[in-house]
Amino acid sequence: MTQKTTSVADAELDLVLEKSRDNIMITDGEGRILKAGSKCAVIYGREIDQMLGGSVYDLEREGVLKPSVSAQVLKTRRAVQLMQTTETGRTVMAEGFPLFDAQGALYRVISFSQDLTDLQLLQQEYELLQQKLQQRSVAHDAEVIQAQELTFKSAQLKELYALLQRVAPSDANLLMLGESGVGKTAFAQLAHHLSPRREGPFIEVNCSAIPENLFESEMFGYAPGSFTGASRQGKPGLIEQAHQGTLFLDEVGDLPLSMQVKLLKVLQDGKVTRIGSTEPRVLDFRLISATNQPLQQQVEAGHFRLDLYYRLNVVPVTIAPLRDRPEDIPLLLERVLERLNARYQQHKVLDSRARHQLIHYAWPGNVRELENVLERFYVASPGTVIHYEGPDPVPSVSGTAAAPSLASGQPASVLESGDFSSLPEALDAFEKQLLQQALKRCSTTYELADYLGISQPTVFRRLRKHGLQVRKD
Ligand SMILES: Nc1ncnc2c1ncn2[C@@H]1O[C@H](COP(=O)(O)OP(=O)(O)OP(=O)(O)O)[C@@H](O)[C@H]1O
Repeated sequence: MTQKTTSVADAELDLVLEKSRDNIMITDGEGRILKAGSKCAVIYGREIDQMLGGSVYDLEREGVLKPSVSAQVLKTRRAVQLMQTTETGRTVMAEGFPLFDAQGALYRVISFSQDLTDLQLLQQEYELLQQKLQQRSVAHDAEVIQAQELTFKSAQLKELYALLQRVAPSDANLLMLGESGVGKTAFAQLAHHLSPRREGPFIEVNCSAIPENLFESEMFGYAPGSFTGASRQGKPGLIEQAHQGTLFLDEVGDLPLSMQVKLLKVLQDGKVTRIGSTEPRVLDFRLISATNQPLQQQVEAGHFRLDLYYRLNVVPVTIAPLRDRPEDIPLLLERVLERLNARYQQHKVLDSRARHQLIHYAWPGNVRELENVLERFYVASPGTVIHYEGPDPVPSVSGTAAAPSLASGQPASVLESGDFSSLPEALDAFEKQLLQQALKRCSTTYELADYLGISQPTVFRRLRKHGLQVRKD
């Protein structure tokens, strides 16, 4: 160890610095480096002896700390998380925390940096692959792809399918992005099916549905008799159940920060320790996450950890909304109709007007909304031919006169009277009105989800956002 130890506390601290997986650096209130871990040399290309006693501002000027997280903490007096590119060309995630004395003076900054270069290289490799695939025509334009339960012919989804085929054999983490109902879960299942882990389990976790106080026991499991009410045999957590298969974290953007920290640790260590046990279990699973939230913005707003975002987002897989790939709509109608006929043991067909209306609708709730609307048409049509006699085009899923179709171009009553300064504000008001109307018909979040053609967690989130509540749940 390079640093001199003067006391037991110092010796302990030096050991932490030496053994930590992150590089740790401690500066005083002026940005002078008091201590640094041995990983400094590897990450920043400077030996500890060259760093100690030096100023982070000088190192920033010299381009060693680009930028210095400690300097940012000293400036803002708050915890800061940022990305650095080092002189040695490495990509580093750094996090700095201020320490204040009793008088409120900032006397220390402790920073932790983690080398993410390998993860980044993997990302670049896949970006290159994606570009190559986009240049090459993946399949003949007219060709319809039928993969598992999925049907599509749009160029966007064919490219996505080719990407999934290419990355499936590897264990690279996938992040499925797209609006609610576009097929993130369905494509995650496809990725699992294409992978060598297809015989293993596919464990789906809806991150917004697990209450914060149950997160650890649900995710990590517990040992026999570890707390009151725990089952006698103990229980494996969801992560453990995904061993040798795929762990799918849906709505990952909804994970509270405290859970993000715990999840990150498991991903870094590849091990899970059940609550009440001291025995870590080494686990082998492939991680796929999904969100319909702008995760990058969540990171910028401090609601999502940058390091976790990096880990989840190795291969971003964006699924286009249905309105941007209308060529998939006729196919989906056929497919969903087939499924309905099989389920209801009938042979119904769509008449040309209903078909025309469905094909020309904007589908804000994407494929899930299409499934729900078609099923409503289906059950409402007594004969073998499915008719729709309503206004042209089809009404929106709210189905009320006061809430017109997005496709019809009619303003909603709330918008007619409202004085809005921005589009987001107007959309918010519109969304609230739709929810209030839907609440008159539905008494649970599950009914609402079905009625509006969105997922239950999305319903839950939107109601919370507008301060609305269902009658029971
Ligand atoms: N290309 C497709 N072909 C056939 N069915 C599809 C296709 N894409 C999506 N679906 C179906 O649409 C429905 C909604 O898909 P899914 O649940 O995967 O959406 P999601 O993006 O995960 O939604 P959320 O964000 O609300 O959880 C599912 O029943 C799925 O099987």
